[in-house]
Formats: sequence, structure tokens, C-alpha cells
Amino acid sequence: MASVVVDHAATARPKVLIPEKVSPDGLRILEASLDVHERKGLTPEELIQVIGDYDALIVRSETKVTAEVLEAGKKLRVVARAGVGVDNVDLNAATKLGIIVVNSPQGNINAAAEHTIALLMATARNIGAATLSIKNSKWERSKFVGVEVKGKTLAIIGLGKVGLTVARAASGLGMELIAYDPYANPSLAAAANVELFPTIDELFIQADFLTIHTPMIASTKGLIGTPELSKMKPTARILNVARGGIIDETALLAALENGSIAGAGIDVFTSEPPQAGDSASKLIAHPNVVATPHLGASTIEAQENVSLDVCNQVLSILSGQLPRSAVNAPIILPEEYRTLQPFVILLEKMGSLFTQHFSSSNNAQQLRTTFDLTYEGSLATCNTTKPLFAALVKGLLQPITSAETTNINIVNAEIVAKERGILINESRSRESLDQEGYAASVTLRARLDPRSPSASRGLTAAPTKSERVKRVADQIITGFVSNNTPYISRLGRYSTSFIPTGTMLICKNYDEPGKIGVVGGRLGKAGVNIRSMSVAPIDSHADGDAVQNGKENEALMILSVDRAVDEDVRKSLLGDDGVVEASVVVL
Ligand SMILES: NC(=O)c1ccc[n+]([C@@H]2O[C@H](COP(=O)([O-])OP(=O)(O)OC[C@H]3O[C@@H](n4cnc5c(N)ncnc54)[C@H](O)[C@@H]3O)[C@@H](O)[C@H]2O)c1
Ligand SMILES: O=C(O)[C@H](O)COP(=O)(O)O
Repeated sequence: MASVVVDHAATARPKVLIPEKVSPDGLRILEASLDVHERKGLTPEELIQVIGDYDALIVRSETKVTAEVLEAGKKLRVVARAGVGVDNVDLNAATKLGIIVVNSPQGNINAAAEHTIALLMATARNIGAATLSIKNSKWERSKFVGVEVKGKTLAIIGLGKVGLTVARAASGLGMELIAYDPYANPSLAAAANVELFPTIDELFIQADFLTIHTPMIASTKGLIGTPELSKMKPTARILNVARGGIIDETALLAALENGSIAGAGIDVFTSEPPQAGDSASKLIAHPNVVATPHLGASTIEAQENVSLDVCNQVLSILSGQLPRSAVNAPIILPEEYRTLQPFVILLEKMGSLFTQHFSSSNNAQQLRTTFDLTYEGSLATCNTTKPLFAALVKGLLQPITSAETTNINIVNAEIVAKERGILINESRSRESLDQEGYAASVTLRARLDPRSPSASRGLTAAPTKSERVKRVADQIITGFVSNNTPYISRLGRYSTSFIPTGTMLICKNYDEPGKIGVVGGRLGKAGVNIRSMSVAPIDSHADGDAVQNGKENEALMILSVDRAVDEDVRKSLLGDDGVVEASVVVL
């Protein structure tokens, strides 16, 4: 058994870069544990120059988080989008680099919906043009006669979170609601008084007002062009608070100019900010257009919501916990989050314990191992175990690598494991754990792998069945969670119960009088205090052979100590008057 010395010297506080205006409510909660640098107005080149210093980046829609930025972010673990849309973040590059991208999919829904209603009313009553006129000292009452929305048909394309919120508000204004969304929930639509249409065409024909609330994806880019606009009533008005490019700006300008529609309320543009002479700026200049500079989410309340949401997620990720809304990772339901979170900690500890306790000095080679990971009890019914898998890979590699491992997460764990030659077979056992006093447990079992330990030790013959059985019996860790605290209940052939935390000394010995005193004395001499100690006997269910062979007095002594145990101190514990094996693990 080898000890692995891990340097746990205090590291600098993680740094977070915020190159845009993000509400201070969230930033305040970061300041307690992170160095928060607000640096507005960085050019793309400057961003690439400085990003290498940062562990986290928080942006809104203005910062282009390109592959170059992400690659330059050598320490970057999370990009947080304080809002919904992540079209300004190169998700593929982030995923490849193991950088988690999180967003806040709920925080600004109401703001976007209210802004849509504001543009709806503004286009109906010519608010923009009338304001401009009166500010120019004119009094043009007859020029700005509007229309009422009550009794009019509002056609909604995309009946998701914002679309439904708009529908509910418009229903309160007395509007008739129709929608097209092939993936909409019909009962939610019905509850909001929305008639769902199976095809989009009828919406163009019937709409007095048409509003778009889809994401900007391949199927929605240019969704509304000249053919669609030409089907609309000449009195119709169109709104876009979703994304620039869903309506073809050139086609919209032409439709306004030739009178095939009456007006438009636009918050989002193909290029932001629009450049002089481009299609967006020509559209904005049209007198029948009410335009806002991407203000859909710009309310104090929404900015507070998204800021708190993503800052909490940044904190979670930097402290090794699960993010709530990772965009480039499987979504974890809130109830699953509660179940999985303590097991994520447990799995990381089990992986780290495995490497430190069982590995030889040739660690990287040793880890080319096949593992069986078995989830028992309530964990067996979880929809996803990906975070647990990732936590295990992270734990296995943590003691032997540095920067690379800190970047292991649910996004890249499978790739990293594959690269390292670690194979993990996950399985579920639905056997009840009622007798055990806890609801779920996990067992990690190393399988003898023809590629690895034997070969690395220079054994040429194939392992015998008994060798295989022995290895399997030797290299097992079982853990469970009780009151949100992780416990190890089996370590190798020994049945135990300890909390895997801090520096631990694990000694194998024959349970004879005086051994504990020897270990305590030698540690004391080296200035190492024992915080707690437990003795783990051989698990007779797991290793009947050992019991039969008269080795039942073999036991593990597991000590939690208050400081690092140096290699010479560890060695001083070995010997006839001491213990048979000793490993130091830092968990
Ligand atoms: N202007 C702003 O500041 C602002 C603020 C918030 C959200 N948004 C944007 O609003 C849009 C909607 O956001 P959300 O939170 O409601 O998203 P969402 O995912 O909840 O809803 C989108 C809906 O569009 C539907 N959809 C997808 N493809 C479609 C298609 N081809 N035809 C019809 N429907 C389709 C989906 O089924 C889904 O129901 C997004 O583009 C988002 O980025 C803008
Ligand atoms: O996607 C979003 O959340 C909105 O478009 C808001 O973008 P913003 O944070 O840049 O205002």
C-alpha cells in the first residue's frame, strides 16, 4: 500500500471576470469568497489577453465568448450567462474544453413578456412616433390615431415560457389568442385561452398583432420573410422580443414601405448594436417602427433574479457542486438535485480514497482500470447518474493530477475517463436497504483489467481466478449518505463506518494488544494529534476465505488526524512492533 502525498497548501481565491453590467445583488454574494473584477468595455482582444487569469466569466448578451476566448481561459471552469440566450457563447468549444456554461432560464421571463406588451401597446398607439413629434414641439393629434387591442387577434409563434406569459397578459387585455408551436403543451395553451394551430400559415392570415417567442435556431432563422409578411393584413403589426434574424429585416422593411403591414415593435436585431446603413438600422429609422435596444430583460427585478441565479451557480461550480441550469450538460431536476448532491460529494471522496489508498506509485498506469459502480436503494431510480459518474472520475484523478482534474465535470467526465483508460460500468440494484438504516448506497469495485495493474507490475501470466477474486475483494469501497453526510461503510475487505474527510491514516494490522498505543505514540512524537479513530474488522460476508484462513483478527485502524503525516512518520509506523501497512489519504 502506498501513501500519496498531496500538497493542500492554501490556494489563491478564485477570480471572476464580469465584462458587462450585471446586477450587484449577485455580485455581493460572490465577494465573500471570490475576487470579483468588473471590467466593462473590454475589446475582444483585451478579453482574450486577460481571461487566462480567471476561473469564472459572467456575461450578458454583449460579450462574444468565442472559441479563442475559451481557449485562452486556461483556468476557466464556468461561463455564466446572466439571462437566457447563449447564442453569444461558443457552446461546442466550451464543452470540448470542459467549461460549464450556465444560464438563468427563468429570471427574465416576466420582463420579456411585459416588454412585449409594452411594444404591443406602443405600436397600437404610435407611442414612439408621437413622442418624437411632441419632443420636436409639434402637436399632431390627427396623425397619430391608433387602434385598440381589445377584441383583436394576437398570434403567438412559440408558446414557451415568454409566449405563455404574454398570452396570459394579452388575455387580460381582451385579446383573442392563437398560436403556433409544434412542441407546445396543449393543456397549458387551453388554460391560457390560446387556440393552437397545427400549421403556421393561418396565423399570418388571422393576426392583427403577431409576436414571436421562439429561440433562434436553424428552423427559426428567417422564419418570417416576404412570403409570410405578404399573407398578413395591411393593418397588422408585428413584434419581436425574441431574437434578431427570426424576422428577415430587409423583408420587414419592404413590407412596411409597401404597406403590406402597418407597423412593427422590435427589441432585437441581427447585429447588435446595429451598424450605420445595415438592415437593422434602416428598419429602426422607419416611422412605423417602435424600437428598443434589446431591453426585454432590462428591469431591476429581472436583473436581480438572473444575477442571483447565475452567481449562485458560479459559487456551486467553483466549490465542486452541481449547477442548477447547465446549458451544455444534462439537466438535473430540482428533486433529483437534492437526492444527488450529497452523493456527488461521496463519489468524489470514494474516487480520491481509491486512488490514494489502493494505488501503487505508478498511479496513472494503475488507474487504467475497469470499475463496476453499483447504485443501490433510492439511487437506483434516479433518471441520471451522470453527475455521480463525473464526481467519481474527478475523485479518482484528483490526487494525481492538478489543473486538468479541477476541470473535470459532468460535461467532459466521460471524455477524460476514456482518455485516461478508465472504464466505469454503472449498474443499479433495486434491493431494499431497509435493514441498513439508510436509503441509498454506492459500491465501487475495481475489476482486474488485463491492461493494467498486473501488467504494470510486470506479471506475464494471466491472473488466476483466485487472484481475480482476491483483487475484487481487495479493491472495493462502499459508501452511503446519512443526514447529508457521506460515510464509508466498506473499505477493501473491511467493514467500517467513517466520514471521509481531512487527513486520514489507514493502517492494516493484526488486532493485538498494544498496537493502537504504538501508533498513537509515534504520531504524538511527530506532533500529529489523533482526532478520532475506528477499528474496521474483516467483513465476513465479503471475505469468508480470510475468516476461514484464520485471519479474522486482521483489521484496519482508521485514524482522522489534525495535520499532514510525513512519509518518514508513516514509515516509522511499519514493522513487527507496529502495523503491517499504512497509507495516508487526504480527503
Ligand atoms: N429580448 C430579450 O431581452 C429577451 C428576454 C428573454 C428571452 N428572450 C428570448 O425569447 C425567446 C423565448 O424565450 P423562452 O424563455 O420563452 O423560451 P422557451 O424555450 O420557453 O420557449 C420557446 C418556444 O418556442 C417553441 N418553438 C421552437 N421552435 C419553434 C418553431 N419553429 N415554431 C414555433 N415554435 C417553436 C418551443 O417549442 C418553445 O415552446 C428566446 O429566443 C429568448 O432568447 C429575449
Ligand atoms: O437572452 C436573454 O436573456 C435576453 O435576450 C436578455 O439579454 P441581456 O441580458 O443582454 O439583456
